[in-house]
Amino acid sequence: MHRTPSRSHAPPHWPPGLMYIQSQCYHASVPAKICAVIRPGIASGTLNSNSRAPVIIRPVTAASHPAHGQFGLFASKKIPPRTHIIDYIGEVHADERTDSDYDLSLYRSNDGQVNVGVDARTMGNEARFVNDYRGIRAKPNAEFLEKRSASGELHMSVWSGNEGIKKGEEIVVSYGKGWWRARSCGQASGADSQG
Ligand SMILES: C[S@@+](CC[C@H](N)C(=O)[O-])C[C@H]1O[C@@H](n2cnc3c(N)ncnc32)[C@H](O)[C@@H]1O
Repeated sequence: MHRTPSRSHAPPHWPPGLMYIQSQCYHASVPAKICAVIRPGIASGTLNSNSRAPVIIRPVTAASHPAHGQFGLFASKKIPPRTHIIDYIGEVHADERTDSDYDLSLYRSNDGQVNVGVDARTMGNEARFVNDYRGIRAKPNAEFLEKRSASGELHMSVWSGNEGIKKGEEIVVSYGKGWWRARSCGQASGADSQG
């Protein structure tokens, strides 16, 4: 069930103690039949196409920024509209991760019994640093979209919006009102792409 994550050289500003991975790692809580749906016939260690993602991790230094003191994800070159930027890589899991702020919903079984997320709290790639647009820009310039990669594996990915993104601009999405609502009453839940 476990797949050894492919590690490689971490990018600048990657925090110490956090594992940098370039392909999804599967936790033992994901049932085999669900694994087969998420990654049908994918060989162990298959790399995805993030190796040249047009992004850079930067510390947020502006005191007016709501994530001041943390990091954000920025465009390292001009990104055209409606373009795949980077897959959100992390640990694919089916157990509860209510305490993670890096956990996205990835897949729900037809009978609603199994909820699969991708959690980048302890291992992930640059995409884990994408901030929510609130307090940063009037609206998001990117969004999370669930797509299958060329290898057939299901991923949550970051895509640019209708206006594209200028070089140097912060890439921001909407985590969804539900994500913020859950945190304002002290309960965490997976981010979605609504609102
Ligand atoms: C997925 S992480 C984003 C990366 C994070 N800034 C970091 O350096 O690890 C989500 C966390 O970033 C912060 N964050 C992201 N967008 C924010 C916003 N618009 N306002 C305030 N905090 C934000 C919150 O602390 C949130 O729990």
